[in-house]
Parts: sequence; structure tokens; C-alpha cells
Amino acid sequence: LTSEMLTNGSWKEKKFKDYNFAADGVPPRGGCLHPLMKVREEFRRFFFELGFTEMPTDQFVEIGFWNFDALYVPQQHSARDAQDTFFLKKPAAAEKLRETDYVASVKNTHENGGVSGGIGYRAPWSEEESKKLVLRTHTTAVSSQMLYKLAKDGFKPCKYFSIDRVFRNETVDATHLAEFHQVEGVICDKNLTLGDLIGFMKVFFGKMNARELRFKPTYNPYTEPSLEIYSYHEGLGKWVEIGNSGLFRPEMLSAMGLPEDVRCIGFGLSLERPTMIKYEINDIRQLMGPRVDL
Ligand SMILES: COC[C@@H]1[C@H](c2ccc(C#Cc3ccccc3)cc2)[C@@H]2CN(C(=O)Nc3ccc(OC4CC4)cc3)C[C@@H](O)[C@@H](O)CN12
Repeated sequence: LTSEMLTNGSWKEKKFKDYNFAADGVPPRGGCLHPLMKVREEFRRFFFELGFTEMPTDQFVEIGFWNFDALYVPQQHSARDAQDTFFLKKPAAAEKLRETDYVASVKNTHENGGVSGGIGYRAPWSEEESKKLVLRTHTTAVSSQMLYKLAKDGFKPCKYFSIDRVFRNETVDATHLAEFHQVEGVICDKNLTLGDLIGFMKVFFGKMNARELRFKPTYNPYTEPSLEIYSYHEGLGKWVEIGNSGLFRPEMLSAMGLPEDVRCIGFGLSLERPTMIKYEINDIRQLMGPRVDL
């Protein structure tokens, strides 16, 4: 079958053998992992070497409850606006939240502080709002479900990680996409401290030769204290923000039913930033779609 036969119509007089859909395709001449996937495999190796278990992150659409409310993110928080979050139109919301007791505990924690001794946000908490469906804005939406399952199944020390796509309603430019890959780790044990968090960050980032770290207090709705992590990058000749971290708040953990002395460290970074530095990519859009430098 040639393009000439197709254009002059002579294909109609020809007999062609039937398609054999079971036939093997033409073997590709070669191939390679996408730079992001190469760096993802490096991070996965670091986590496995440190005894972490990978979380299931194949569900991009999350109920707002797990993406925000279970993490003690107030319903009035700007991150929950359409300017920052992709909300689904159809279906717009989950029909119901199965974990009714837990939902009641989250409501109580948001409105009054719950059982952790806090005072909450002292604003009405809407279950309708929490049932809205979103494209997850962080993989911490999965971490919240893993921690809730840990509480339900009976607490035992654990180390979980995830590396997958998250979505934010950002204006696309040379350093921002409407999605990125978040790398996240969670360590849960009795009586962990901020010192354990700082010490572990030195171990984790030490694996990628980020040696001299500095820590700067910051704010996350779901962790207190929260620390931004910085490392001096010899190549760039400057301090670079390499991640964010903190201790999950008691309002979040006690609402799940985790024992009072259980502490959870969380930390995160992106896959794109280290990949861009490693491969000297200046425009993050080069990481998406077909190669443009050929
Ligand atoms: C909307 O921006 C979010 C993203 C992304 C990010 C930020 C926070 C988290 C988190 C978290 C978290 C905190 C507490 C508990 C659980 C999760 C995850 C990803 C990076 C986080 N950042 C980031 O990746 N920077 C980075 C990481 C590694 C690196 O090279 C390796 C050391 C060799 C170089 C740079 C910091 C900045 O790039 C920041 O401007 C952009 N951040």
C-alpha cells in the first residue's frame, strides 16, 4: 500500500492480507527514561534504602475532605479557592463521606479544636464543602489517608513515601506548570521531635550531596512547627530552597484517633527543581511534551 495507490484509488483493485493484531510491533531502535523519571528512580532508591514504603498515588481526583479538611486546612484558606485549586464540574462532589465518625471528629476539631486542647478555627465547618472533588494539590492528600488507616488498623511506627503528579491552578511560565511531581516522606513514631526532623533531613538530602543545610521557620496549616530547608549550591553559588517540612499538628492526628504521644514528621520537595538543576534546564516547560531541542 503506497501513498500513490491511496491518491489514485488503485488500492481498490488490490487484495490485502488481513491485519494481524497479534503481531509484534517493529522493535524500537532505542529509547531512554525521561529526565524526570531518571530522577524519580534516584529518589525511590534513596527512600527504599532508608526503609520507606511507597504509598498508592494512582488516584489524581481527591475528595476535598482528604486534600484539605483531614489535614486541618481551614475551609476559608486561599489554597481552597478556584484560583489555586482545580475543582471538578461533573461530578462536582462525592455523594457521601463513608467515615461518619471521623468526619464528625474533623468537624469538631475545625470548629472547636477537638480533643487536642486547641481552640480550632471557630468558624462553621461545612460537610458539603468538604465533599467537593478536586485534582489533588499535594500528595499529602494520600498521606492523610495512610495516617488515618494507620490509626484505624492500630498504630505502629512507619515510614511512607510518595512521588507523583499534583495539580495547581498556576499561571504557566518558565518556572511554573499547572502540575508538578511532589516527592513526600512521612515518618510516624512515638515522641519524635523537631530534632529528629532536622537530623533526618540531613540524612535524606545528604544522599543527594546537599550537605550544608539551613532551616527557616515557615507556616503550613497541617504542620507546626514547619521548616523550609535550604542548601548552599556550589554550582549556582547561592542558597537554594530544597524543600518544606514539619511535624503534623495534634489537631490532625488526634482527630484521626492516633495515640496522644504519636508524632508524625512530614517533608516534601518537587521532582522538577532538582531535575532542572541536574540537567541544566532553564525552562520547566521543556520537561513537558515532545523534545523541542532536536
Ligand atoms: C508550589 O511550590 C511547591 C514547590 C515544591 C514543594 C514545596 C513544598 C512541598 C511540601 C511539603 C510538605 C511539608 C510538610 C509535610 C508534608 C509535605 C512539596 C513540594 C517545591 C519545593 N522546592 C524544591 O523542590 N526545591 C528543590 C529541591 C531539590 C533540589 O535539588 C536537590 C538537592 C539536590 C533543588 C531545589 C523548593 C522551591 O523550589 C519552591 O519554590 C517550589 N516548591
